[in-house]
Amino acid sequence: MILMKDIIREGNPTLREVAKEIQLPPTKEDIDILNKMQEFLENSQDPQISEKYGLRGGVGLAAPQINILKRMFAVRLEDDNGKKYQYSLINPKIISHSVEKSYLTTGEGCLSVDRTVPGYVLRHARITIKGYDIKGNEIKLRLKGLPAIVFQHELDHLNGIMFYDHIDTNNPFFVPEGAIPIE
Ligand SMILES: OCN(O)CCCc1ccccc1
Ligand code: NI
Repeated sequence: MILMKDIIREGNPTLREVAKEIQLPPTKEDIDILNKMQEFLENSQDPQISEKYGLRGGVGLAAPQINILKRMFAVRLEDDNGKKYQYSLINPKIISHSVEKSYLTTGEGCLSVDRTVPGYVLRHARITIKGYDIKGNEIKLRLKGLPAIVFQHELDHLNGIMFYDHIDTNNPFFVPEGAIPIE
């Protein structure tokens, strides 16, 4: 199982690399990696298991965070309508997005960042993302709200981008006209 020791932290140059697309259909090894990433998210969200193994709760994990420079990430979350999102995405691409921005009013964190970085992370409010599942089938998702934020955070990791790269250091809590706050 993936433990916190397997998650690389800021300062590790891998976090600033651009990950590579993988060949489809995914190999058994790629599928195993994605399943282990999903298992980590599930464990990190389980009160007993996370306590027992000292896991930080996570709603997403990108392969570069476990030092694997492949374009794949796992997401496991529930939106505020109780809709569940559990996806392991391969070679994801945003194929369209809103002009409108949104942001988490709590700011963002990252399993690879052992500190709090205050400030709003402005992201596309709505995205259409395309990728492949572990069977090699194409998936197309239209996302808004928290899911849209989380998928963009994970996709950033595949391009060597950290959430705080988006924070305006001169005015971290600046909110542009029309940006949608997500509580
Ligand atoms: O890369 C995933 N990871 O660092 C876990 C945190 C995920 C996450 C946290 C806040 C907003 C969006 C995504
Ligand atoms: Ni992260």
